[in-house]
Amino acid sequence: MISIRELRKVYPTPTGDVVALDGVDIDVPTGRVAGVLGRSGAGKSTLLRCVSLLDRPTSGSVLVDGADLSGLSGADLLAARRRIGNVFQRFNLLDSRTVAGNVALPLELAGEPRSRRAARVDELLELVGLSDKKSSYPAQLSGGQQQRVGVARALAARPDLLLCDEATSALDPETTRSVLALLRRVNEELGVTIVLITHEMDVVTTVCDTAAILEKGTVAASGPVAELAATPGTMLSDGLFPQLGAADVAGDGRAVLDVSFLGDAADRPLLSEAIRATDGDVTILAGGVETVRGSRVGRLRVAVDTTAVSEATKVLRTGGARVEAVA
Ligand SMILES: Nc1ncnc2c1ncn2[C@@H]1O[C@H](COP(=O)(O)OP(=O)(O)OP(=O)(O)O)[C@@H](O)[C@H]1O
Repeated sequence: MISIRELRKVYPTPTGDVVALDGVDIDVPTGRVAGVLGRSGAGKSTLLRCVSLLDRPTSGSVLVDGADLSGLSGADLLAARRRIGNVFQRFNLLDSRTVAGNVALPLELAGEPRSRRAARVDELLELVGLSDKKSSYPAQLSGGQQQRVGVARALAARPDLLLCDEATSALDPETTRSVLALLRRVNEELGVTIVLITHEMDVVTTVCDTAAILEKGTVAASGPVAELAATPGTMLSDGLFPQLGAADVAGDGRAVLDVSFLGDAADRPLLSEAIRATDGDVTILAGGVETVRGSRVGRLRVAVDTTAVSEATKVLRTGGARVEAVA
């Protein structure tokens, strides 16, 4: 388990302090894929630099299985860094080295003998589907292939944790999907814990088990991805159901409710139950149902007669839905 606790990072600048992280708490269970989602300037890169031990937090801690990494220095710091692989947005491959040479680099730095390096490189290129590109140079590869080399290189020294910094932001949607599928396979087959920072909601809904939504250096919401998707007001839910934000909230004298449901609740005829129980009309103003990480998630905006609001709310909540009055 990676536990980020009360993490604060302040950059002193000539014009005053910039608080990039302001008390961030995130838990990433071992063996899971966790996303950190946020807009530009939210503090994602700063957070990743603190977790990858490339930068020191101003205060707070990064605990891995209970051990505090944020205070390490010297040989201990180097050893801890070797347990972490990094995948970058711009791939960061060495143009002068072949694909095999790039993947071998972390092994060379770790002092691995040449014979063992060659076998490990072959194994990694097989894993990422680039065995036939072993002798190619980065300039001869597509963006998606370069990122696969980036993933192979990050895995070379058998890290426990893979940190991905906007790993698919430079790729087209189809290539993004294939790189995300590769990361999922790495997680499932090798058991590597993955933390992925991104401004792209789709990346989180496609590949992450849990997510933290970062806003202005603080965690606005966190939890299992399907739960966040079903929570109105989170960047993930509002991004997934934009029609709710655009919907007219005027209920023509009737009450307007936002109803969200997840998993089993999504499979029940909740609206029929509400209509039967209240003997009133329920009008759908806007809504949608999506499948997120295997769970059905729905959000509806409905108008109900004011006299039926409390009974309808009770029935919907009893059925497992979340209900909020909008107007
Ligand atoms: N070295 C620095 N010195 C001063 N301020 C910094 C420094 N690095 C980051 N910041 C500030 O900290 C805040 C968070 O920046 P950060 O790069 O972590 O955000 P981000 O979410 O990764 O954004 P983006 O998606 O645009 O990369 C921003 O206000 C940024 O201007």
